[in-house]
Amino acid sequence: MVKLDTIRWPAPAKLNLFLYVNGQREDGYHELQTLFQFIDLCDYLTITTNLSGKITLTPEIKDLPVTDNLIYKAATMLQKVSGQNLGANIHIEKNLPMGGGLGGGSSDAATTLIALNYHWNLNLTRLQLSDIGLSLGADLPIFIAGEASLAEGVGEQLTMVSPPEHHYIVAVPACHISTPTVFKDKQLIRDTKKRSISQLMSQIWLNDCEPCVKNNYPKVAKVIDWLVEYAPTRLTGTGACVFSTFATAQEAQVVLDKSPQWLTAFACKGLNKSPVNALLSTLK
Ligand SMILES: C[C@@](CO)(OP(=O)(O)O)[C@H](O)COP(=O)(O)OP(=O)(O)OC[C@H]1O[C@@H](n2ccc(N)nc2=O)[C@H](O)[C@@H]1O
Ligand SMILES: Nc1ncnc2c1ncn2[C@@H]1O[C@H](COP(=O)(O)OP(=O)(O)O)[C@@H](O)[C@H]1O
Repeated sequence: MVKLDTIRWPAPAKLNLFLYVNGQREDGYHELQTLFQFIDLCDYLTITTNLSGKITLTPEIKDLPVTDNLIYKAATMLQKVSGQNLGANIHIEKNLPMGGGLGGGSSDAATTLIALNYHWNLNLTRLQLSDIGLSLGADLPIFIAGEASLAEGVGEQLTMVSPPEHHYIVAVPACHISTPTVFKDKQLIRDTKKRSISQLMSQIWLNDCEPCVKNNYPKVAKVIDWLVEYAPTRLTGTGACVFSTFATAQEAQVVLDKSPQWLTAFACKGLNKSPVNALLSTLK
């Protein structure tokens, strides 16, 4: 039965706790080994089914036309694939910085697919939703699976893992870094040897994109150089956001309280299960 109730769905950010580039394929894409964990900072999508067949998305996000928004794209894609004529009114609370390597766009799209599968009572499996959404972003399958995972290949091979759920400071440098630009950079480390999961989990964690991003973006270097005095600090994804790791919320707060005015940062906690899963389990 179609669900007509209104539900507020979370769309969490992710961190890449490590990211290694193992080589480049003939099609130009890079082979990766990267560890994804969610954090408790989320966008929220409030969704109600409508019977008109229209997808509405409010409020408009600056410099992002509705039809380019991954939420709109995911909803129309699911409508087409499922062949039914229900619509949805979607209200977005955008809390995640855009284009910073926190995966907000992919997470919003993943939450849209999971939520509309519920609202429209489509009964599609997570795997089917992943296949539908993959063209919207390489990180979509992780958000749809909803479990902290090691991603390999170009990001499509997932293995569930349980890294410690540390506390973090996530800092947002005032610059935008495009993912293709980082992968095109001649300086990018792209020959790290592939390792087994147990080796990866037990050895020091690094991000192969960090040295060239630090060289090319002084604002990122400045943020890392300030935070690393207090705690281990790394780039997430291809940047620009960076995160520092702490054992407790109090330790993170002490450093956040010291942070200079030029640093935009927030404290958060790592989550091995997406909050979307927790919400879904209360609905069934
Ligand atoms: C590498 C990650 C790790 O989380 O970086 P972030 O975007 O999160 O920073 C993501 O998987 C990125 O995902 P996404 O941003 O969706 O990338 P895509 O649109 O698929 O790819 C953008 C471009 O980056 C390059 N690219 C991307 C992924 C990959 N494994 N190898 C590549 O060479 C390709 O040139 C591609 O055209
Ligand atoms: N709902 C959305 N939220 C964020 N970005 C979106 C969304 N829909 C489309 N985009 C586009 O995707 C780009 C990447 O966004 P985002 O996922 O936040 O960054 P990243 O891939 O670096 O983690 C944005 O610059 C924006 O143009």
